Amino acid sequence: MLLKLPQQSVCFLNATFSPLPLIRVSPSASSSFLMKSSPIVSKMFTFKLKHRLLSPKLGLQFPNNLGFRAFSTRSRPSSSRGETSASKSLIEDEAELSDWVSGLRTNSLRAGLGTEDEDSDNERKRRGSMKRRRESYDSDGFEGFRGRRERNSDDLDGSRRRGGGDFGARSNSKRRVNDDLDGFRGRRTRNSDDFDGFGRRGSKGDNDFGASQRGSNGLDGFRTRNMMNSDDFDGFGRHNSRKSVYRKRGLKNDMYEEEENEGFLPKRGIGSLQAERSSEFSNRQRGGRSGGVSREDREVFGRKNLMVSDEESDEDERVELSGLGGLLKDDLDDEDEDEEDVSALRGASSLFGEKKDVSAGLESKSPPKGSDSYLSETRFDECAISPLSLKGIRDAGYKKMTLVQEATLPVILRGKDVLAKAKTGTGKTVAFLLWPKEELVDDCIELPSIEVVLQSSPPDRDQKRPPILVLVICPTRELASQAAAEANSLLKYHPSIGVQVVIGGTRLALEQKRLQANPCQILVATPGRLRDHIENTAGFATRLKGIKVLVLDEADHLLDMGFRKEIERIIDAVPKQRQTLLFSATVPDEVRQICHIALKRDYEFINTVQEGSEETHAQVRQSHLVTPLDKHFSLLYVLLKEHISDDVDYKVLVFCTTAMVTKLVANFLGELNLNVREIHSRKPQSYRTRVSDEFRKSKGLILVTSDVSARGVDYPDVTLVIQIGLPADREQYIHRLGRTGRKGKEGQGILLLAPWEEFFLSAIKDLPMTKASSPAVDPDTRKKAKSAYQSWLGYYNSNKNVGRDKYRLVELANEFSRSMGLDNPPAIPKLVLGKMGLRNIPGLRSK
Ligand SMILES: Nc1ncnc2c1ncn2[C@@H]1O[C@H](COP(=O)(O)OP(=O)(O)OP(=O)(O)O)[C@@H](O)[C@H]1O
Repeated sequence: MLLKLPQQSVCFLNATFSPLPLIRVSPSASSSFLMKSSPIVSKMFTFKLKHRLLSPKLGLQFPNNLGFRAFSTRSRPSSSRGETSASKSLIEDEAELSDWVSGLRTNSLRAGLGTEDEDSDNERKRRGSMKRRRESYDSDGFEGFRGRRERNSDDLDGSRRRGGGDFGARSNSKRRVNDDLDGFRGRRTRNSDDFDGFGRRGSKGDNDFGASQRGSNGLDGFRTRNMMNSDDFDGFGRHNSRKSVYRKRGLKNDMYEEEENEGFLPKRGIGSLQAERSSEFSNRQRGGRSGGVSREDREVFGRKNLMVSDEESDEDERVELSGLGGLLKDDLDDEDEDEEDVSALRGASSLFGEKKDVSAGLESKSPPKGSDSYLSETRFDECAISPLSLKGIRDAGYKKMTLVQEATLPVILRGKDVLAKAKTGTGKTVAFLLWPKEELVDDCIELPSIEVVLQSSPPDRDQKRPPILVLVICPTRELASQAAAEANSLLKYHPSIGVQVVIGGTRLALEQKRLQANPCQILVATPGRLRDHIENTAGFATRLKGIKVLVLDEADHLLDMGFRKEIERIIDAVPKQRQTLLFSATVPDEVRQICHIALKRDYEFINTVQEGSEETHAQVRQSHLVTPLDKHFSLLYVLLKEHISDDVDYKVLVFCTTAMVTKLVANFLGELNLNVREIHSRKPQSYRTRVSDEFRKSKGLILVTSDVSARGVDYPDVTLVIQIGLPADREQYIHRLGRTGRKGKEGQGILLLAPWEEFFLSAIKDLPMTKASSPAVDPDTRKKAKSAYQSWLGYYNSNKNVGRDKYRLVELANEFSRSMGLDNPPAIPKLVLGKMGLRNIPGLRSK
């Protein structure tokens, strides 16, 4: 779709809430005016703005450069990157929040339409990338690191979170709000995503708005809601996992052996596998018959390996993070991070000089072409895979290996620890799941024997707690569920191999019973819930001592500060004698610096993204649109309408910065009669699962989402990904975009930024992105503006911070009305006003 957005003077104030572009404001006047009339929108879409407004008040400094890491994969001084070093500020109390809301009105918004044009450069790269194949995976050195975000970790326990929250925040998931006045650190707590910027602290699974709404003036009648959590006030109800590892190691089965914690000394298996080098592998590969798998490699299949797996825990727990985000924290569940000083980690790189990068040089049998470009020429049935496994693979519809599967298989089979990077949607999950399963197949011969031994021995706890052999950790619940589903699919003909998933948002006790009733060899888990089981489930820690293979899916995210401590705890709980596999579509330099936390020193880095090529897919058209905040919602609406008219089979993901913003955007799109669903961390897991399943199977649907859907989730045939507001970082942009263009299909991505967020474009300037022009706004929006006004009023009336001062509420509502181009506030039925407790409030019109 070609965006045509003229620089018209049409401004849509408070666009967030109203899709209607009705007001005409001259650019010169827009600044302060916009701010005045778009208080809430500003909060929703711009954490930066918020920060700027709060900074003076709190004595904070607002970095001009909000630091997003440079896109270059080369290391660079940390100082150059400042990713999210920006600060976030905290609001100490609700009163302050209210002040903040007010303050937004009086501050000017720097609205500029300027956009950077990277076209020529990007076009060039894009063209080049079309030719580049992945014949040579490139390896990267262990060079520098790019500065990492400077989030600080904090100790905020989340319970004090208030204000500022994510509402305005745009950035991402990783932020949580902290109350420290330095505002730069935030911490996510388990339910932190729900922090709504208004001081509310949501708890997972609760309705964010639910609580306040219920208690408030009877909006029930007013909203039609559908969501269990009622976050929506307008009654428009609407309404994933991956990787594992396997490791073949020596013969020693240390399943029950107590491991000591000694860091990461390469105490690896006795096997012979470890000494192999990547170069050898590459050479073999080139000479190998099957492209990806040489004879020696194939032999490995026949060997007996140990496998291991395990499970994970929930996502919600993480801790914190900070960055700009503080203000805007977001979904904890999905993406938490902590922050902390990473500088100490940086220096550690020198310790790992032995690490080898295999990457490059791996050649597939023949360069894939066209839409099958993610596939290699190596067929699964060319490999020594057991007939039953092959059957499962065939049933799944897989014939040829994808490039990453072909590239990683031989290395994994040699028992090496692997750090693998491959573009989104190219089959990484199977790459780390399949082979461990083969291991399991081999072990299956032994597992029954083990059971016999256990049964013949005196009863003891271990009988009830068979070891987990493979542990796959995923950052989000959806991803964990998806990986478990993939594992089950591939194990279809191996009924004796059990797969279980443990994720946050479900009852721990139920999982405990399930784990006991149905022992599994493969466990997929989110970190927080896994930790819960380690600490609270009898015998679980012992079962983890059987881990042979540890997989970190979305490894860079799991090793980021938000999850780091969690992962370190988990690693301490599993045997050191194991194989570890790390997979992701992005591997920032800083992750290379600290991957020793999980990997042995001689791990191999397999990078299927050729050096110098984009990390995104050439068949995905990317564009950006920089436009004042007040136009965002109307533009979003127009963009969606255009896309829908272009493609009846549309399937769109709209990424928002926080759970709250997600909810609001979904509400308003629903109000405009678009077929919308929403998903974010403030929704109960059952709801998330239902919506996720529905979206997976549907066409003609828009899913408004927080970053819970940013990584790994495999929704087929997504036609468009729109990102509203600043992505947390370059990596997050790539992962979000990666929800489209999967399996070689075409797709489109649009990044919608406010002028002050334009700096982010420098972080992705190497990507093939064009500058879009603003589409014409639908003039027929006045009617919709009216219903949006009522929705707005209902929504904020139910918010305990904004809604408690009815007079102020009406003032704001009327500003919103004006921002939508309405001369007078639309009249609202008396009955509705009564239910909202707004009768006789000056400024309202009734009918
Ligand atoms: N060998 C194969 N042949 C065909 N399809 C495959 C093959 N392996 C995996 N797939 C399919 O490719 C799709 C993408 O796989 P997957 O979700 O593992 O990608 P990914 O690389 O992990 O993506 P992301 O980086 O977004 O997590 C899935 O639908 C999966 O079923």
